[in-house]
Amino acid sequence: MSEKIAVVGAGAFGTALAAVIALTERNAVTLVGRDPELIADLKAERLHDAVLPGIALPESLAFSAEPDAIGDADIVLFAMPSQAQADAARQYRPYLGSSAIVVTCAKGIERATGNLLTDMLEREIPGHAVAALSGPGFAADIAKGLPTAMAIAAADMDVAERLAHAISGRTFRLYASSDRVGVQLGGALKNVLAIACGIVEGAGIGDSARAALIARGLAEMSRFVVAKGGQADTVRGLSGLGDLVLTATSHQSRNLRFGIALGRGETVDPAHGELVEGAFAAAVASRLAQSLAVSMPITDAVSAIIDGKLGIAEAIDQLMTRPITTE
Ligand SMILES: NC(=O)C1=CN([C@@H]2O[C@H](COP(=O)(O)OP(=O)(O)OC[C@H]3O[C@@H](n4cnc5c(N)ncnc54)[C@H](OP(=O)(O)O)[C@@H]3O)[C@@H](O)[C@H]2O)C=CC1
Ligand SMILES: O=C(CO)COP(=O)(O)O
Repeated sequence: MSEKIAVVGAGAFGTALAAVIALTERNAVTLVGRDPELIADLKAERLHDAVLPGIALPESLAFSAEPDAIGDADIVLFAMPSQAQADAARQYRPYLGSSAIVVTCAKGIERATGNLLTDMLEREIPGHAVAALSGPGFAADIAKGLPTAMAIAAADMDVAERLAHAISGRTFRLYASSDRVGVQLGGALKNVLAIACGIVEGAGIGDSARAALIARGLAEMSRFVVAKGGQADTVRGLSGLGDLVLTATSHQSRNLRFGIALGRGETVDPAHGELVEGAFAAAVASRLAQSLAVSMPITDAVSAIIDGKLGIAEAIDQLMTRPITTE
């Protein structure tokens, strides 16, 4: 079945997704950006060197800077940062076709409300099916056509399966899920844990400590997902374990690099410069965990370090001197 697909947000991930979906050739794909000059350049050059240097974009991919370009899309992917998704929803809502499925591709939690992005989208765009795409895959790898697999979750499994079939291609494979909570929280929380792993690397604390953070981080992610109504199995899948392993170990990860800078004692402001989703998710996840009485010591420590309330040595000491318990 061929679908009309619009990807909104012409950054690294939006451009990579639009490119890889356009390569399937059965779909008509449009990348919609808000900067007319950038969109004109992309159309002319078929390159987005600022975010995907040297990667040619397919001839079959269409571009538009007009919000009404999403009007006839069956599927609309929102690929802007998590804290910009509510604004974008309000901006694009008037142009959505009445049966369009909306997919959030961001990895985060709405800071102001603590809502999952799918809950926020249901609030801002009522009456549309809302799904979430998350999992391990750097934009550059996806756009280069390297093999990548992610999860796509919708409340209705039929919708998730339709999306998985529509979007998957020879190099980009989606697994359908009905666990929107687990898939989204996996993506949001792995960023926080990647910052923790970066801190360990930057401060020279050792690879053994990184492995401990990955395993214990996964345990706290599981507790949180289950408390929020998601499934522990999802956490062991692509969007939890898969993405955590990727971003906790690859220097391609902005969250890991941010953590490394913190670990080296550098001053970095996450509100400026490249996007570091985990720096926004840490505080809101820590706050939500407290309200749910879920223990998330690593997330709490990352949040406190970013806020300048805790030193790295102190954080390690706190984590290592917690009461001895079972695994
Ligand atoms: N990069 C990656 O490898 C991956 C990223 N993701 C997730 O995708 C999301 C986006 O990340 P990424 O693409 O890397 O970020 P980028 O910083 O590369 O791009 C963000 C894009 O969003 C656009 N944007 C910002 N606000 C709005 C808005 N209100 N309306 C429309 N467009 C807007 C920006 O436009 P402008 O330039 O005009 O500001 C920019 O083009 C994040 O949540 C990230 O975690 C997920 C998997 C992989
Ligand atoms: O989520 C990602 C890959 O799956 C991208 O990670 P960063 O945002 O840390 O670069």
